[in-house]
Amino acid sequence: MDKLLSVPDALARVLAGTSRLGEESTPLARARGRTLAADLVARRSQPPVAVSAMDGFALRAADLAAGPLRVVGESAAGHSYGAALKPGEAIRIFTGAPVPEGADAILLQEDAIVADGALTAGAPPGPHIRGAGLDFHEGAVALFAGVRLGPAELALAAAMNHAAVPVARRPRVAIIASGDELVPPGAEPGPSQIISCNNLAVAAIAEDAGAEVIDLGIFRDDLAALERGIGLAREARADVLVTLGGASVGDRDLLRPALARQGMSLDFWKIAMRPGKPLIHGALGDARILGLPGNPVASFVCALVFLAPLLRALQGDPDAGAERTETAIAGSALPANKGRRDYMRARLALDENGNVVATPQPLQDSSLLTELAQSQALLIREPGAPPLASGDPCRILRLP
Ligand SMILES: Nc1nc2c(c(=O)[nH]1)N[C@H]1C(S)=C(S)[C@@H](COP(=O)(O)OP(=O)(O)OC[C@H]3O[C@@H](n4cnc5c(N)ncnc54)[C@H](O)[C@@H]3O)O[C@H]1N2
Ligand code: MOO
Repeated sequence: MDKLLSVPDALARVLAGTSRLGEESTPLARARGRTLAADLVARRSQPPVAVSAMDGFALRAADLAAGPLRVVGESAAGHSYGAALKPGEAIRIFTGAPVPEGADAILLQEDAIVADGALTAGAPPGPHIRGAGLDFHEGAVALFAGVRLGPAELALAAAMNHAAVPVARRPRVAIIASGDELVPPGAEPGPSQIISCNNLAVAAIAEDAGAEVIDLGIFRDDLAALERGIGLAREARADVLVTLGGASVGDRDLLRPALARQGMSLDFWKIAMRPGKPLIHGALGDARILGLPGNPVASFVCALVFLAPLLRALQGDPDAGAERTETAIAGSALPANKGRRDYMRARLALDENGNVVATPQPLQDSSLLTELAQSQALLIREPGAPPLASGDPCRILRLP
């Protein structure tokens, strides 16, 4: 038997030659989950001037030490005092308000004693001043091309005064499911039919990775139907066509021949992975093809391990292929692993020292969705790994 392609080699081939698809501008309010297409430069400094970090009084510390100060005015957020502090003066100040020139300290309101306009202190003042540009300076790059815009990045882009941002075009992912046994959820299945579910998981993984998904539905196990599905994906100008099922060696596993008849150049088929051995990768015109195996957990794991990084790469993420595994402690013993990298569904818990313990589910059949939904991670075992004892370190990939 041919030596199967390793998972890292397969991923490298899936990511080879990928670059950002294109760029567009989007209002910041709709940019969540999008990927920056260019470095973002601060349009102003934050804070623009020195401001107080506390409610209290702005003053010169040396003046306060010398005797009572006269309270001569006020500075509130958005309203500066408008003059420099003269010797012997203090002003009332609020959090976020500009600190007048000449002031070098803030006396907390809790520590201030004011009588007849004269200010003395029950405790020493503190710096409590945020210098101009403490957060970022005008002209500085604070967000870099390739970064995914989550809540923190959106807030930072807004603070830098960007109302719209350049983002990578979302990759279009077309999904076609294949199988005479499949009907959509809610349909009345025949006695030997099942509900198509892989498309939903794969669509969710693709959307989480920033893609726009076009689910083209279920196609029968015949060449003409499958070729029609592939044609629809091309008409939809899919950047990535994901097929589900029909990837293996059975007489009815017709996706490879259907894709070949439509002109796919095959890169690889079958990799050293469990679940997920019969994975197809190729290209058809400008579109990438990922043919995921039909077993629900196999399609799920392949989508996490190959489709999500591909979609990140097509949005210009420089870390698209980065290893996202963590170390944990095995919660049970496992025998030596055979020739494929194994992704085992596992439950996570914390031990009394706060270490993450990953306990593989007792059944690992790739059809079992219940165990998938009850797992928080995949415990990864390399090909040929020796037996693992309970308490040994292991690698895990957290599930979304
Ligand atoms: N003789 C061999 N048989 C199989 C091999 C092999 O190497 N030699 N590989 C096995 C492995 S590993 C996998 S994984 C499966 C993959 O097969 P296919 O990609 O051809 O998938 P199907 O045969 O179409 O379906 C497998 C299984 O999954 C169910 N399925 C398919 N699509 C969906 C969907 N959209 N939603 C829910 N469930 C789906 C389908 O009903 C089957 O039960 O092949 C092994 N066989
Ligand atoms: O990829 Mo298959 O799921 O190992 O059964």
